[in-house]
Amino acid sequence: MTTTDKIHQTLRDSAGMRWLVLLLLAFAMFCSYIFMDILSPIKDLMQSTRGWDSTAFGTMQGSETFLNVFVFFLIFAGIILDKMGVRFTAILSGAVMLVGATINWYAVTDAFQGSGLQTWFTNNLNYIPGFDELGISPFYRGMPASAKFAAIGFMIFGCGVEMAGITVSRGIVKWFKGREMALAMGSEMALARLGVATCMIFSPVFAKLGGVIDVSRSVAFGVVLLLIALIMFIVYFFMDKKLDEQTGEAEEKDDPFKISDLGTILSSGGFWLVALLCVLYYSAIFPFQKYAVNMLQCNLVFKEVPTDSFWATNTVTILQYCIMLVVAGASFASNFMKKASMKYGLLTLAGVLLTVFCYMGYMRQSAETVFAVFPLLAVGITPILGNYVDHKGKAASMLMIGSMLLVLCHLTFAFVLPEFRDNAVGGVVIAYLTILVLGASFSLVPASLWPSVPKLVDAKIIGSAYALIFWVQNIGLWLFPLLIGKVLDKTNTQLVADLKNGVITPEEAAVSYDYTAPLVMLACLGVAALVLGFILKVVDKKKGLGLEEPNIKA
Ligand SMILES: NCCCC[C@H](NC(=O)[C@@H](N)CCCCN)C(=O)O
Repeated sequence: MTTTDKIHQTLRDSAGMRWLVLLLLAFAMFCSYIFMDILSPIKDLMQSTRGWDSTAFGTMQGSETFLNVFVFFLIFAGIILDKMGVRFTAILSGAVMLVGATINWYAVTDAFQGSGLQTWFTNNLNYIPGFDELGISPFYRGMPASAKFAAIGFMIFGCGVEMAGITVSRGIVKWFKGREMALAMGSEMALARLGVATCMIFSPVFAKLGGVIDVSRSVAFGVVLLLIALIMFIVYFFMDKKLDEQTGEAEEKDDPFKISDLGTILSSGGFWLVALLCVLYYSAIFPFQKYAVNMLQCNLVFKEVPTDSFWATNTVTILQYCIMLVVAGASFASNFMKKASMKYGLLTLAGVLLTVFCYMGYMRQSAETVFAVFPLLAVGITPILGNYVDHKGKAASMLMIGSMLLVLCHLTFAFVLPEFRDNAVGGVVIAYLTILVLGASFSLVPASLWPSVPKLVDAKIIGSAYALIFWVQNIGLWLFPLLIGKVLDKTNTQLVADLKNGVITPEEAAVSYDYTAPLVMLACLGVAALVLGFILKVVDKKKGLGLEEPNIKA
């Protein structure tokens, strides 16, 4: 048997095996994105059943990035990935996520209430010297003990989930480089967006199951999913091991990673352009996502909706979720259709479903259902755009177009939407169109950014490169939610004073903020990302980085 015959027989060469590997990795990420936001839709229940006010809730949620950013865990994760390889790190990250999530779950159970652990946490861990002075401590005096313990769990989970993120990216590069790499990454991200939509819908369902409120049930649901994620990583372990046996290319042994390799990454101009573009772009998206529903509530007038029964409240949302599943399936399938007519048929179907989706949201008339359209487009078009990058290239141009759309959307939210405050139909239409365009931008940038990294650095240091990009990005994801809150308070001084003096109720204040200044700040991030995208395109042309080239060369 010749060497060529041998190469043709590896697992990687079988499309079925390759896509099975992707399914394992992407499903693990789907589960982890569900856990990441598991408490977000039940903030009100955390307040009523566990006494977490907004500060306690926000501090606990923010703890996710703490170890990654301030204790540099992400950098260590990258080094572990490059030294130990994908399969070891995949299992490690799965186990770390599971440990963190289990601690998080125990903190919100009834068993924690009244335990010795609760007494200890009530009296201790009120601040961390140094971090407290800088205002970045994940604990504070008076924080409910359950929130403090949950924050410890969430910090550990945060290490695991970001480690899993870089590992999955490197795993996809290993199995798909030179093939459908961007389509694979796009499909993985589409499934992750579906994970966010899943937890938004199902977390409240589990918390209220059988008419008895128990928030720990939602978290337990997330923990079970993370156990499944770990099993997925274990199956991946054996497939990856088999591949290395077939190719004889144990990447971490043949050419071992050295710490000095980090210098190679840090001295690459292309790498820095992508890392900075990533932090600027994602800081204008993920932190905005936390405030978007409230921004819509402040700019649009919604009818009161009945909340007396589960079905009255959730039917539309569940139908929207089903449509999202169909759109995801149609989008993914369209990439493998050979006949153009079939492709157009599927796209038409997706268009019709999209219209129904928007109409249902409009009928339901709530800020949450209007914003629900945001992940839909990302779910639908990220794989299609990934496929485009694989076959036609143009990643740098897509980064620029995505950033341009981001600026347009934030400026529309800031200056056009408020003009339609008294026009119920016009306002909702503008909101939908803008969110759809923002969703398209959120597909264009991720679908082109992540598959570009392997073109900038050597395969052996790709884990550390992704880790460094994630680390820079995490600084923005930690900073900007805080900044948006601060800018909101500083530019709504009258509202803050009226609330303090009891002139208006907290409920009235919550939907009366003027979001212009924070939105302009986010638009500025988009402008900076656009400039970097332009510079990247010029550098790419000069140095021949290959960012505009397709991944699959015929
Ligand atoms: N294979 C691509 C991986 C990157 C996907 C990217 N995720 C991130 O950048 C995470 N570091 C941030 C997770 C958000 C935390 N709340 C994405 O587009 O989701």
